[in-house]
Amino acid sequence: MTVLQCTGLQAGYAKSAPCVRGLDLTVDAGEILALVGPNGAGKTTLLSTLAGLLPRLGGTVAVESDPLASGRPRDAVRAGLVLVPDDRALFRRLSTEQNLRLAIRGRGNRRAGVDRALQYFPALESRLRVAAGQLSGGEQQMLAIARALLQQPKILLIDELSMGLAPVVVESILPVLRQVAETDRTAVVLVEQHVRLALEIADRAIVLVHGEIALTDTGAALAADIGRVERAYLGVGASAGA
Ligand SMILES: Nc1ncnc2c1ncn2[C@@H]1O[C@H](COP(=O)(O)OP(=O)(O)OP(=O)(O)O)[C@@H](O)[C@H]1O
Repeated sequence: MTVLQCTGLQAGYAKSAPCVRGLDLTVDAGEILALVGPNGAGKTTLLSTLAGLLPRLGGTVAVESDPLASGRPRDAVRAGLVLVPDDRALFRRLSTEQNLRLAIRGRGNRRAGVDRALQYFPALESRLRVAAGQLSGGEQQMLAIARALLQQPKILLIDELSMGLAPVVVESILPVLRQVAETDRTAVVLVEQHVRLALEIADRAIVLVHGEIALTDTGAALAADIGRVERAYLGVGASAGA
């Protein structure tokens, strides 16, 4: 089932020079989609626009066929689009537990919510009373993802999943994403600089170059022929696949 559909999406900072140009995209429930591409390709701009933080320059976005208004972050969250931004956007002076409780506000029992977050990321249990700003980079990313998951997203958008994190930390986060995709049927769209890592976890990947889809195929197919991805990055000889 399609949960997210974009048609002719134009995004960016000036109508005369969109960074994302006429993007058509669908994402299914339970699917993990990786967005990769060179610096400046428009990946962050795309996620910010989907999350309503940037107004669209054109095109449509729909969640489960319901059209989403442009530039309305609260509407986006209500519709089920939740972003983990690259700066994690935590309340740095509040404790881990307070950050979690804020995410649960209005969504049921707070203690149960904190417990659910700890099931995703048991490493946070001993850090509940620590200010978010004092957590390690990995713990901050876990907290940011846990907080997003407590908002019960239909589509979880994660910008720069592994940025600044040790591989062992990333390896502890990936199974959680797989679990929410498989068990809760949450769609996960992640922007990732580390291409091999992205292809390892993604059902499908898109190489975005100059705001357009230069290549798309299953993660497995692209991982098996990384040269296709490299050529797409360089803008040579790439053709859109399955
Ligand atoms: N606030 C802004 N105002 C104007 N232009 C911007 C702004 N933020 C980004 N851009 C420009 O928009 C284009 C797309 O940037 P974006 O950050 O979306 O790319 P990206 O694919 O996420 O790259 P990176 O991996 O470097 O973050 C770039 O040319 C960038 O310089």
